[in-house]
Amino acid sequence: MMAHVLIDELVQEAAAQQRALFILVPLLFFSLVLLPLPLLLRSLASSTRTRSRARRDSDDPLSEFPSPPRRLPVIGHLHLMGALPHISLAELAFRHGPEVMLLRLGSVPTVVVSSPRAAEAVLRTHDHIFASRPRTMVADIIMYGATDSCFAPYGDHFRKARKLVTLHLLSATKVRSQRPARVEEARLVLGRIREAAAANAPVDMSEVLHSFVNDLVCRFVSGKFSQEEGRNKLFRELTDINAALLGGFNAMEYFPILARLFELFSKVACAKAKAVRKRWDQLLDKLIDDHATRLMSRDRKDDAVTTEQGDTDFIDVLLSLQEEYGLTRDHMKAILIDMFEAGTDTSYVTLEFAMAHLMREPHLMAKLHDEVRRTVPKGQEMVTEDDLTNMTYLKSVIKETLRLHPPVPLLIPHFSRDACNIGGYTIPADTRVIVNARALGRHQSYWEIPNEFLPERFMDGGNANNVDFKGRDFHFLPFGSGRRMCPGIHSATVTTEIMLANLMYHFDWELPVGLKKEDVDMVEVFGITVQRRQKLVLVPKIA
Ligand code: HEM
Repeated sequence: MMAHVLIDELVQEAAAQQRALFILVPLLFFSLVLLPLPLLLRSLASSTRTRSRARRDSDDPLSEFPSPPRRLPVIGHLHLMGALPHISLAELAFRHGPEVMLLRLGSVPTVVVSSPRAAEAVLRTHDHIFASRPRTMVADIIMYGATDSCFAPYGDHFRKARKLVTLHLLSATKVRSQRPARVEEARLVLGRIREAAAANAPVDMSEVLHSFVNDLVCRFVSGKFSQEEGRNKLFRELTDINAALLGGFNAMEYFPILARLFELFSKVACAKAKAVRKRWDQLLDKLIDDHATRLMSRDRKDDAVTTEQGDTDFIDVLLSLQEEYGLTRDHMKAILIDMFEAGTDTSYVTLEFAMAHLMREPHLMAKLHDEVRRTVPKGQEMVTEDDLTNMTYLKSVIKETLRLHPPVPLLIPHFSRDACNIGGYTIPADTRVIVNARALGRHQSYWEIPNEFLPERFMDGGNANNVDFKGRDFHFLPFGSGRRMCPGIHSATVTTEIMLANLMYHFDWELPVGLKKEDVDMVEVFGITVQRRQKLVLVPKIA
C-alpha cells in the first residue's frame, strides 16, 4: 500500500516537472539561440584563430594525431557523428585513423581507439593510466557525485566501490547463490509465453525479455517481494529515464563555456537529472529503511547476513558492509542505481538480438533447438544451470550476438590520468578515450566475413574457437578489459544463457502471419546501450 502511495506521489511529481519544462523550453530557446548570437559569432572567430594557433603549436601533442578533416569552428567534429555514433566512428577511423584518431567534440578532445593493438595498449599495458572516467554533470547528479562504480573517477573511493561490487554483489559465488531466483523468474516468463502459445497469440518478446531481466535485477537488489508490491515498474521507469539522460547528448559536456555563460541553460539541463535523482532518493531511502528495520528486528544469530547467502539481497549486503567499507547512505544508493543501469538493458538487448538473428536464420535456430533438446531429456520442467555446461552452440550464439551487437559499443568513456604514448602518439593527461568495441568485433583483419552472423566461428574447428569475451582477446571486448572491465560478466552470462536455453527447449518460434524472415531487421538505436529499433513480436508454439 505504502508503495502505491509512493508511486502516485512520484507520478504526480513527474507531471508537474513536465509542465515546468514546457515553460522553460521557450525560455531556453530564447536564451540559447537569440541572446548569445553575438557572443557565439565572436567565439567562432576566436576559436578559428585558436585552431590555427594550435596547428602551429608543435608542443601540443594532440596536433600530431590523425584526425578527420572538416573540423568546424565551435562544434569541431560533432557534425560528423550520425545518429549511430559507434558506426560513424568506425567509418571515420577506417579512413582517418585505423589505430587511434583524434576528434574534437565541441571543445573536448577525444581519442578514439579502433584497433585491437591500441585497445590492448590502453586497457592492458597502460590500464592504470586510462582507468579513470571523465566527469559529467548528469552522472554527478544522478550518481551522487559519481560515487557509484561505473562513473567514479579512479581513486580510493572507486577502488573501494569496485571491490565491494566484485567481491560481494557480483562474484561468481554470489551469482551461483542466485540460482533459485533465476529459476523462479524464468518459470514466470515461460508461464506467460505458454499461455500465449495455448491461445496461438503473438508475444511481444522485447517486452517479455525486458521484464524478465528487470524483475531479476529488482529481486537481486531489493528482495523477493518487490514485484508483488508493484515497485518493479517504477524501478524500470526510473532506469529508463536515467538511461535517456546518461546516454543523451548533453551540450554542456561539449561546450562547457556555455554552462558558465548561461546559468538558466545549465539549470534546465540539470533539472531532469535532479528530478529523477529525487525520485530514486524517495524509493531507495524507503527500501533501505525497511531493510534496516527488518535487520535490526531479526535475531542476528539465526539470520546472520552473510554476503554469500542466496536469500540476502544487495541492500542487505550493503547494510552489513556499511561500516567495513565506510559507506554513506548516498554511496549505497549510487551503487544500487548502478546495478539497475548496468544490469538491465545490457542483458535484455543481447537476448533480443540473439532471438532476432535466429529468426532470420532458421537453420541456425534448428541447430540450437537440436543441441538444447538433445542435452536436456524430454519432459524436464526447465533447463537448469547445470545443463548449460555442455551447450557449446548456445554459448557460441551468445558470443556471436555480443560480437556483432555489443550492448555498450563504445564501452564507457575512459579518461587519462597522465600523459601516455599509444601507437607513437602522446595522449596528454585528462583526455577522454573511447574504445570502439563494435569496430574491434568487426575488424576485417581479425574476423572472417565480419558482418555475418556465424556462431560456428566460435565452435571446434572454427577460426575463433579459442576466442572469448573475458578481456584477453582484444578484438572481442563486449565487456571491456582491465580495471574497468564489466564486473557483471558472470551474472550477464548465466542470465542470457538460461533464458535462451529455456526459450529453445520449450518452444518453436514463428513470425506473425504476413511477416517474412527478412522483415526482422537489425536496425539499431543509439543510447547508453544500443538497442533494436523494431519490437520483436513472435508466435510461440509448444514443442
Ligand atoms: C550482456 C550484458 C553486459 C554487457 C555486454 C556489459 C558490458 C559492460 C561494459 C562494456 C562496461 C564498460 C567497460 C569499460 O568501460 O571498459 C561495463 C561496465 C559495468 N558493468 Fe556491465 N555489462 C553487462 C551486464 C552487466 C550486469 C548484469 C551488471 C550488474 C548487475 C553490470 C555491471 C557493470 C558495472 C558496475 C560496470 C562499471 C565498471 C567500472 O566502471 O568499473 N554489467 N559493462
